[in-house]
Amino acid sequence: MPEAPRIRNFSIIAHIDHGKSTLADRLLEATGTVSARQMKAQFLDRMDIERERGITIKAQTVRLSYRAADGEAYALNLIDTPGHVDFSYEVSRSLAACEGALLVVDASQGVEAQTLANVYLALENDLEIIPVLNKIDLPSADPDRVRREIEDIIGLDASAAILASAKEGLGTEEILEAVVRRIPPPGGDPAGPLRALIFDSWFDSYQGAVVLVRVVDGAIRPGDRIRMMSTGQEYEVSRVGHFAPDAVDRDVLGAGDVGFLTAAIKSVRDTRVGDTITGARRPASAPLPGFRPVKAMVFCGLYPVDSAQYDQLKEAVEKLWLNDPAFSYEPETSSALGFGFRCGFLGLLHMEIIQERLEREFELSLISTAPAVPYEVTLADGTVTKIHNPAQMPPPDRIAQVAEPYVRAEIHLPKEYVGAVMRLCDEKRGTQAGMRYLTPDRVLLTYEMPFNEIVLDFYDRLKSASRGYASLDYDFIGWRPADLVKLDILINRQPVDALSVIVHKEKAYYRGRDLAGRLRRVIPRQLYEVVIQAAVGGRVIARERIPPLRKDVTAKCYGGDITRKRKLLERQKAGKKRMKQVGSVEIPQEAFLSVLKV
Ligand SMILES: Nc1nc2c(ncn2[C@@H]2O[C@H](COP(=O)(O)OP(=O)(O)OP(=O)(O)O)[C@@H](O)[C@H]2O)c(=O)[nH]1
Repeated sequence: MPEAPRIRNFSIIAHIDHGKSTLADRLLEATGTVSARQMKAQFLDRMDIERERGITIKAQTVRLSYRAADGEAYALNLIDTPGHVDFSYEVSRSLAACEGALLVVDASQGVEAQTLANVYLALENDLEIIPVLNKIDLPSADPDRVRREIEDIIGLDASAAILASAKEGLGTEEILEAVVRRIPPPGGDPAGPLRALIFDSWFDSYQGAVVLVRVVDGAIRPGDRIRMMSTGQEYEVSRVGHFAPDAVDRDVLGAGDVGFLTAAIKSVRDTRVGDTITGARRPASAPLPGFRPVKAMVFCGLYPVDSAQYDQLKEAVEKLWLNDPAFSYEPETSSALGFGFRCGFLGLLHMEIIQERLEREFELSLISTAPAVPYEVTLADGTVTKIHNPAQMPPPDRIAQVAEPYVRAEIHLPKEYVGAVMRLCDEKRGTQAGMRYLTPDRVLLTYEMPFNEIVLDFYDRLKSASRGYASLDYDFIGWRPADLVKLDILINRQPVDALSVIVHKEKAYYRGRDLAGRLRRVIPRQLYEVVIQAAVGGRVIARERIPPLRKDVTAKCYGGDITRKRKLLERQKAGKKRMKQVGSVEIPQEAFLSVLKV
């Protein structure tokens, strides 16, 4: 007998800070999966970095055992999803593993663009959606307004929305009953050839990759030979089981079930999210739909501050690469920064997370160059190449065309900020593709714009243009030709490759002047005069000068207290940590990132 009928697979969709993790904690407590005493705040956010940032990066799945009001015992698999636009592919695969979702909306805030994007993903996957209005304990909660918003904006019937306060534990029981009654049991063919969807995986140093799967057809048992359908690689299953929240071993994972498997898989790269696992002896004829290899869209150079740390950095990026299929790297040499790596990321948040891990877990001190998008360059002879580093841009006379990645951006905002945000989008080379009043007060703006502008500073600018009320979501829509040029920076007449940027021709003059001015402010005075120049195709378009340092910094301490002098020198040394000697000039980390501020 398959155990499928009593299983419910669901996830929680919520905008950042609307209370997803807090609600998950309450569900774990209410089902006795974790006692209140064991409960570390926000159990599902496993990594340190996540907890500090308060966002869920890595999906984690938990099985809740629940005795429902109908007297039956249910296994409720709660699949946690990442909550940031960088990770929307992972979200879509996690949702593909479910039959239903709780849509958690902060009753004092309302529906946000990011919530919408994930709701659409859920609807595409035919999930049953149960609206939950959270934070009703807040005096500013307005459940009626938010209910209307859910109906008007998303088109979901919200009359049966559950009122909840995850903080105070209100509505938890009602949510569990709704999961059992409203979310359909999983389908699938228990006797068919194995097909299991990979929706998450991570590395364990003892067991190799731990893979989270949703079994669609067939079953998986320890000892089975399995095959990854995208690569054809085969493994023998060592363990299967589920998390509750610690690992519980099982004899079998059957059709409809969600759980983990291990199979001495050496790296997480071999377990691609969205791939289908099948049986090696009786393989399925076709994989499950929706697999898409992930593509890095933001690149930056990472260099050790102390070149003696190069080998350590190499080891660290190799380790991270094995664990994160979305992260890529290749060795890179910069005449300014020496030996390092050009690394690729899904987006800016992904980049920050990796940099932070390199510095924290591997105790490295790094200089990073400004993040840049890839460009597609067609040379005069017709060959097409992708470049991931502005310094690789061929000279203008060899280029026929440069194309840059475009996104469709959806911006959701109160109507009073529409004017300011439209001006911002125009400035960012956006073309308006739509504008819709979702309610008399809320507007959805759609723009097509260069991804480069988003990487630059769009998000911060959007937040300030809308006093924090606008939210952003985007999708890649392809490559479009543009009039782009390389802006070079020369310091004491030496080009510093790591400071090169690709900019729109019309903005080159302004950006060049701005960047040179910014560098003058962040590069400390040195013993010599420092001249900063910005140039396009060899023509200097801006020039700044840093006068030489005249006084000894410790001079004013002479005759005074020796410890004060030592302190001053110590402080100078600490300040040097993030400096890189380029020619005769010391350049601080900030300089490399100043390109990002416009
Ligand atoms: N007043 C009130 N605050 C709540 C409630 N639920 C959550 N919060 C608070 O809202 C904040 C965000 O809650 P989280 O559970 O971390 O939100 P989240 O949606 O998981 O956020 P991400 O992990 O960033 O996606 C925290 O400070 C919670 O304490 C609630 O019902 N009432």
